[in-house]
Amino acid sequence: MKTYLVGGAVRDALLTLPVKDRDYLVVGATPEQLLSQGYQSVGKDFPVFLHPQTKQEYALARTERKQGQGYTGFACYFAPDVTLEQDLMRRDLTINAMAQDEQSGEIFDPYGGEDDLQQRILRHVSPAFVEDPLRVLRVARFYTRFYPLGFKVAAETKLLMQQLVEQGEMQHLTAERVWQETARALSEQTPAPYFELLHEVGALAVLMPELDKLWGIPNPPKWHPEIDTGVHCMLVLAQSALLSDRIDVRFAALCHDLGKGETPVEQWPAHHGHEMLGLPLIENLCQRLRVPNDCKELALLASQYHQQIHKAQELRSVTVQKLFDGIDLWRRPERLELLLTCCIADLRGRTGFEEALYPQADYLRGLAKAARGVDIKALVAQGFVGEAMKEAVKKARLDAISTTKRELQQTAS
Ligand SMILES: Nc1ccn([C@@H]2O[C@H](COP(=O)(O)OP(=O)(O)OP(=O)(O)O)[C@@H](O)[C@H]2O)c(=O)n1
Ligand SMILES: [Mg+2]
Repeated sequence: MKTYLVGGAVRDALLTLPVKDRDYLVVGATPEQLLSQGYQSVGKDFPVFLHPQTKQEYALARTERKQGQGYTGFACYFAPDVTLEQDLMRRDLTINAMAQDEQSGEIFDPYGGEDDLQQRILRHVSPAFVEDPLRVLRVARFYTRFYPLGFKVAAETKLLMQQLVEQGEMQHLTAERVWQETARALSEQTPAPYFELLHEVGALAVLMPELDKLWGIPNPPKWHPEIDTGVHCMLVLAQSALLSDRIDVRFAALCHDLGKGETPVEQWPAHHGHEMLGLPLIENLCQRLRVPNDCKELALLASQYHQQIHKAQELRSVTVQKLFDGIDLWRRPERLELLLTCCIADLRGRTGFEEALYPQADYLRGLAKAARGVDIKALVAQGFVGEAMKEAVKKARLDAISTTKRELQQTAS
């Protein structure tokens, strides 16, 4: 029996990146042998074991054959006669199909993974790539993760991704897997290439048609020199990632303009009312992919309010108050900052606007601070109760907004 370090740990070490999780491979052993040596069986679908001391994961070498459609149609073959080469062959990318002998440290690289690492290429290992549709998303995720290092996807690998899409395999992925990969991609340093590649190979049209549709829809060149709405959304996502690590902010930035897909063609390049038109699309997308609530809620607010926030200084005091009510500033004060971040990303996600300032942010922060500063205890002390109290709070907040608005506009002029 021999054990090897495989997959991401070997890849990341060769890239001199920090190694997070380590996957091991066991060749020439049976499950009984491992159990008798104190390994613990943990695999549900595949023979995977925990090392008795280190508790790291050790998988038995295996081959896989796909039998039906979808993610469950696998037949898994494992036996002591499955070789290292055979196990590495069933893996997704050459850079993930290298193994390092645990004892000698020697690297086994039968499919040219180290070459591809050096040339910065994501390339499938073998035609067995198409046996797992999740790999379309994995390749996009690795592309987005290694994008800052200059990685590209091999043309022949893109063809296989397209083939999986055309065969209808994307429909068989569960919502959980799709969101899991998407959330991981959203948390990478540069998340946009994930969506760009999925768009290019046709997978986005299946998984997120609301987003995919935006490519080819124009915006007014005066505000959007990049013109194309899909391109704009990718730029906004990229800018949001420069401003925040949070997935909810990045997801909201990604979805803020979905409503533009609903504009009647005769109205292009204007998009009147896209803020509200986006809401049911976001609801649908989030329900379909089981997107967590924090992401969904922020995306809905970003869609609904981004145009108003852009025009902050022109808004009347009552409208500002409605905006604050709408985002529930009173109980969720942190939301204003998150939405402002989305709006800054929206502005900067336009060609030539990458460094643009956003005075709307400080302006609204000032009004929010004043409105939240209303002394509720003082109103209680004045004897207000029930509806009258509600009205009094509302009026006091409106007064605070109006007063601060005048002050801020005087200092600005
Ligand atoms: N659908 C999949 C999932 C995994 N693998 C193989 O299993 C290894 C381990 O999978 P995983 O831990 O998901 O990926 P890593 O490459 O280790 O990357 P990460 O840094 O994200 O863990 C991969 O390298 C790849 O060889 C595969 O071929 N196809
Ligand atoms: Mg791993």
